[in-house]
Amino acid sequence: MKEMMEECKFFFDLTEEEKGEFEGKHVLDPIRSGTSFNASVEKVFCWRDFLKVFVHPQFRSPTKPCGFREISEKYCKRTREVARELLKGISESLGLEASSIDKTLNLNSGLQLLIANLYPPCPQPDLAMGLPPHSDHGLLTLLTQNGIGGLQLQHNSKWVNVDAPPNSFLVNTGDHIEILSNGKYKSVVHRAIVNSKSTRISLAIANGPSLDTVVCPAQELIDNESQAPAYKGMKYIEYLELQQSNRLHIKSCLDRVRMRNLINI
Ligand SMILES: O=C(O)CCC(=O)C(=O)O
Ligand SMILES: [Fe+2]
Repeated sequence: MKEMMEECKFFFDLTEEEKGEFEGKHVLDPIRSGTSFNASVEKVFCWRDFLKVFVHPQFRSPTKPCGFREISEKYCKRTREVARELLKGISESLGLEASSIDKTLNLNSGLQLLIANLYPPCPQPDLAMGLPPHSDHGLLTLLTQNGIGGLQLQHNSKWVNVDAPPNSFLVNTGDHIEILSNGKYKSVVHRAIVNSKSTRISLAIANGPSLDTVVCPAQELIDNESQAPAYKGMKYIEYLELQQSNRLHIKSCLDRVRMRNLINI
């Protein structure tokens, strides 16, 4: 974990020219580095630089810094195992077989993304945002940070600071767990604030279904509990494209697949 965080720091320390090599434009570019979230649709930019790398089903890595490939390959493999174990527990907690989510969402070829975020000190932190309120796509995101706080979770309409112990993972539930569980699990709304003193680095490993999987509420949950599906099915790849082509805003993407309540007339 420590080595991975160091490699992320080394990446952000590269010259603009070196990082420019990875300046991808499209959500499906396997290696993408840039500023804010989606500068082409935002009026106000986030106080953030990022690196996003597709690390599964095909492993990719920037060529610099030189240790990045080896360390990130190990780190991503192990975190993927942790996520898959946790998803077995979540399957069981929903009354499904332990392997149900793994099988239904084709996790053998599931998408895993490494997202490193850099939030430099900001002279006016009250006027800026590192990342605006949002929920993550995918199933589970494993988050770590370089010892500097800044992550907040929305709980009962209030923002709660996350004081994560050193060397710990914070596990965030993503939109596709909410969809699959037909709303039994909710994806967590979170944001990153900035500070005027220290550089913050966070590392998010997002674990999702395979890109061509259509994610919809699990059939067993609908059958067993005679519950109407609360979300429409959508291919994971289409969901990613939808989220990336818009401004990052709370659960605006999930709202696009949510069934509207039918009003009896
Ligand atoms: O910086 C953080 O703690 C949050 C990062 C995050 O939410 C993300 O990368 O999706
Ligand atoms: Fe996030």
